Amino acid sequence: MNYTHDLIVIGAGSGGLGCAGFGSSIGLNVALIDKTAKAFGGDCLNYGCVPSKAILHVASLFAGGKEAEAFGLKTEGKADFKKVMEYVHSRQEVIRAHETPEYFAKEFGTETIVGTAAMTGRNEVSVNGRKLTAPNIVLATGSVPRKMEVPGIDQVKQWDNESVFWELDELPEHLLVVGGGPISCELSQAFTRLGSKVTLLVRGERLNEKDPEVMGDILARKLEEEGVDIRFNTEIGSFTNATTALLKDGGAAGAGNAGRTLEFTHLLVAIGRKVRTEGLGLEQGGVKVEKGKIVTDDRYRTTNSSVYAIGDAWGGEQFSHGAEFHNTQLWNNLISPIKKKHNLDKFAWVTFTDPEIATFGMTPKRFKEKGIDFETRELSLKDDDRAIAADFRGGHLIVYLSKGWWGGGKVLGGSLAAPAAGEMIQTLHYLQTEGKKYSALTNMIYPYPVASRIVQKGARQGASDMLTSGPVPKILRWAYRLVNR
Ligand SMILES: Cc1cc2nc3c(=O)[nH]c(=O)nc-3n(C[C@H](O)[C@H](O)[C@H](O)COP(=O)(O)OP(=O)(O)OC[C@H]3O[C@@H](n4cnc5c(N)ncnc54)[C@H](O)[C@@H]3O)c2cc1C
Ligand SMILES: NC(=O)c1ccc[n+]([C@@H]2O[C@H](COP(=O)([O-])OP(=O)(O)OC[C@H]3O[C@@H](n4cnc5c(N)ncnc54)[C@H](O)[C@@H]3O)[C@@H](O)[C@H]2O)c1
Repeated sequence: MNYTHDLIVIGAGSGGLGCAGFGSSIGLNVALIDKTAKAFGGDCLNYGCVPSKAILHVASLFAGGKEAEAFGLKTEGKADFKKVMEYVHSRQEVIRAHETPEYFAKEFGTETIVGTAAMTGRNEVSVNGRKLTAPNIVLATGSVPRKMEVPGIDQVKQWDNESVFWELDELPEHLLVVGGGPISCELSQAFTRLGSKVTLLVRGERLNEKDPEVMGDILARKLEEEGVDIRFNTEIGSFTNATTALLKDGGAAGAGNAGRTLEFTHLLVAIGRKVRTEGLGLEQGGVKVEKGKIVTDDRYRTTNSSVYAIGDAWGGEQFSHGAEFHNTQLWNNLISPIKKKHNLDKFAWVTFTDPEIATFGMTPKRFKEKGIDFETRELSLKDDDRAIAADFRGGHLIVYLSKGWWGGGKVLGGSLAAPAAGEMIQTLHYLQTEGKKYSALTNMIYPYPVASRIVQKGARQGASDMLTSGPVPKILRWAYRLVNR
């Protein structure tokens, strides 16, 4: 069959840009389609990572100012929200410059098409009245925010990660956040620091349930210290008007909030995301959807073997680097006879709150599933000199290691709560990725007092335990006296 293109990619977010960019870079004839020119860059640029990190940056300046009051600085007032958003948008525009249709066409030779695409056959996509065909089609079409569905919700404006970064033009007086995942945590802290009163309703018992339990607790304590009113085991039963919620108990325990009302000025809903399946012509394309997700196998193939789904469209982990990871694997599978299967054992993620929570690799749940015996090394940062000097309390490191006389001590996973934890944990994640032992860090020289010395401390603790327990001290004493007669 003669095709118009080597590859068609629908969606120009983190997944689609990388996928089309690589294909074009090796000289393939690639079509990359997104709905509007501004949609290029996807959620990460327009409604996700970039604006959330930019607003968190401004919020951290406010937190620093407040902390400095203890030393005589006088600060007052709330953020000028218009200026804050001008800053956020200006950062987005800088990044947008290398994610536009024009940039991709010029830099990589990609055929970029602005229009809404739909599959019209197993190897066919229609856009702007044109029919494109290719041996492979990649759906990098992302996800959409899940909406609340409770009685009375029609009276309330549901702010989400799209509207909050583009439509909100004043600092909310009282922001009611519903969720408990990373969006809720990051934005609750950002808005509190900028001057909003924030109430965070969490249906379950913890924040960020995918992280080790202690990390959720550390984050909750910090958010509460800063003024976020967190209500765990609590849900909204209904809305009685545009600014009043009637609460009900959530979770297993319930928090006794049932029957209470809560007044707010703005409602931010961050209760997860749904894979985008509508309007894509999936049925015509022979792509099955089940329980709201595109059906895929562990090689990103849909039920049509010519069509793949990556990024949020894949329906698993939803991160920009998740989309990048899918891309690398997919390209391997499109070219190499040795196929790669999706596996999260070496994945990582960071919640960019203060403290940051960085988690990587395998978790106790995964060890249990795989029947792997493991050792846990845990360290508080409370005695760390740098943490003391910078008055940072509540830092915590967990490292999971393999067990066994010969193969023991390999880094399998872990988590860190600390300022810049996402940067600090990279060495540990490298060791895991390369299958190396934690003890590999023992002799590395960490300049005093870099914050990441804590990562080494855990490794040295193992070595020092070994040198100071059992028969070893006796042997060392003997050796010392022998050498120093
Ligand atoms: C508030 C927030 C903060 C986040 N922070 C982080 C973070 O710090 N780090 C991180 O790694 N991840 C973060 N994420 C997650 C990250 O943004 C997403 O996982 C990532 O953007 C998904 O990329 P994608 O390419 O799969 O989808 P998207 O970026 O959503 O791209 C899909 C594209 O497909 C297009 N499209 C859909 N249907 C069609 C059609 N029919 N025709 C043409 N085009 C179509 C859409 O217009 C869109 O541009 C955050 C998410 C949110 C919401
Ligand atoms: N720093 C980062 O990397 C970052 C930041 C923000 C978002 N993200 C990505 O975006 C995705 C979406 O984030 P999110 O925070 O919306 O989702 P999430 O799926 O991680 O968390 C959703 C939370 O909402 C709760 N929930 C679900 N339905 C509910 C309901 N009906 N009522 C009350 N609570 C309900 C869940 O229990 C959970 O705590 C994340 O999974 C993550 O992959 C990443």
